[in-house]
Amino acid sequence: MSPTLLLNFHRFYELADEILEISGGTYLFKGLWFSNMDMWFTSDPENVHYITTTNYWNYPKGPESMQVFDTLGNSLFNLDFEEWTYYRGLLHGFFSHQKFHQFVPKVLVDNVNKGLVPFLEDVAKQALVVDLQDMFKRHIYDAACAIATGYNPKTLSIGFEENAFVRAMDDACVAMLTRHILPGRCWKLLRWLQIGSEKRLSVAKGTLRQIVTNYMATKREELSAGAKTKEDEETFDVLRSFLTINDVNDKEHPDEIVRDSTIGIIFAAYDTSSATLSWFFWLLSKNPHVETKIREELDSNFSVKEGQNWQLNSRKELSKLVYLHATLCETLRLYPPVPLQSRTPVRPDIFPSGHHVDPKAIVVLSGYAIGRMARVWGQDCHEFKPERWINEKGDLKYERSAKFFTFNAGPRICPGKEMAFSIMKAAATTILYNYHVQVVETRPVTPKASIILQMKHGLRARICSRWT
Ligand code: HEM
Repeated sequence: MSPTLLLNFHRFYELADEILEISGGTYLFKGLWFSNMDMWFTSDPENVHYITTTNYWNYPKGPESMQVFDTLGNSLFNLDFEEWTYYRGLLHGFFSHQKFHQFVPKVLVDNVNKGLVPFLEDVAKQALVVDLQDMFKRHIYDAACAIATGYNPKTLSIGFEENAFVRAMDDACVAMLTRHILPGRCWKLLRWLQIGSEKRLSVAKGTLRQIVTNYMATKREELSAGAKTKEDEETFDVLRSFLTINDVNDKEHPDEIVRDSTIGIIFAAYDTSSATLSWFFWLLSKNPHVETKIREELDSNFSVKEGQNWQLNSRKELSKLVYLHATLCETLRLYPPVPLQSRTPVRPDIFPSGHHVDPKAIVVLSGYAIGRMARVWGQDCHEFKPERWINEKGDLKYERSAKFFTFNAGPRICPGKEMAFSIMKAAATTILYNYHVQVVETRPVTPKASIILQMKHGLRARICSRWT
């Protein structure tokens, strides 16, 4: 990695964005002479489309990525070629199963009404200041865990007790970004010596694996005992599917695949959606007119008696909320939870921008920079304007995924996009309809140096009921 980026580790994404804007969207960061680590950064949508879609097979994640992201082990994130095709198909099968379509909305509704709402009521009654980022992490972790394993750990409580999974994943995300930036030899030496972020990563990996291994053991016991209740019969979580549906050779899936896939799903769902909700509420605090417009939309869509709380009943009722959807898209454009993605070219190639790529270099696609480029989004690209997502007819405007790159593009596009919008809308609607959120900024709100774009110091806020 170049010395400039190394020295600016704390503002890694902003610096990469500035350099890409000046250089026209594609730039070669030369690695230190001993590091063998040249990196092509690009935020040019034509290159992004080419890499992720047109010439997709030349740009796998590669073996280096598997090493850097070893916390996610054999989950879909790290697989390539045939193995990826097989497990992507399997996940698609789970996600499109009729029972899964019934199970997920039930999880979402329960988690909001039995988890988030009682928590917010307590916070409002006690006039507490809470960290919204921590609150969203716990709330969405509970939902993600229920979807992935069938068990809701109910980690959202006023006491904010230690959440081992979330803590371990936070440590792992910081260490994984450090691995991107340090030459391979350096972080491998740190790993061997078991110091710094590498030491924390080893502990984190062990914790995550242990938590999910325990869920697997419990699930196996339950499955062998057979369904006891109607609820058991209706449950269709990812872990259950893995343990009950055999592979193409009619064999059980290897334990590591089941374990890592489960960790991968929880991570994919909770860290991304909770980061988005935190940025969303921070942006609303800076743009109160947007909050007013969302409230107007909620008022005109939901008929609730004056002075009473609105309660989420189904996922369907959220689909009418065009302006809320646009505001979430605008948040995701400016603060994509996965700001960078990397690929390793198999053969030498030439990008549509004319740059020659060597297989020795890593290709980095910067969703953070794409969302902030004037040549892509216009001169007002740094402004927070949900209206840019709505067309003249008042419908949502479609943007191609190489331009709105937040969910990736091409065959590896995020399979949880729809679910993510439902999770985020359910929480945002419940909060905005029933409560006032007053952000209390005691420290500057800046991104943390991590592979997920979280807030470095969290987001403290006071929450009051709108009706009392
Ligand atoms: C705001 C929320 C979300 C965002 C912005 C997001 C974004 C992304 C991105 C950028 C990738 C590609 C990452 C890479 O290849 O390096 C990805 C992959 C993935 N996402 Fe999401 N995601 C979100 C929510 C979810 C949810 C709720 C789920 C499912 C429960 C999910 C499941 C996955 C999976 C399984 C992959 C791996 C796909 C593959 O490699 O084929 N995501 N997501």
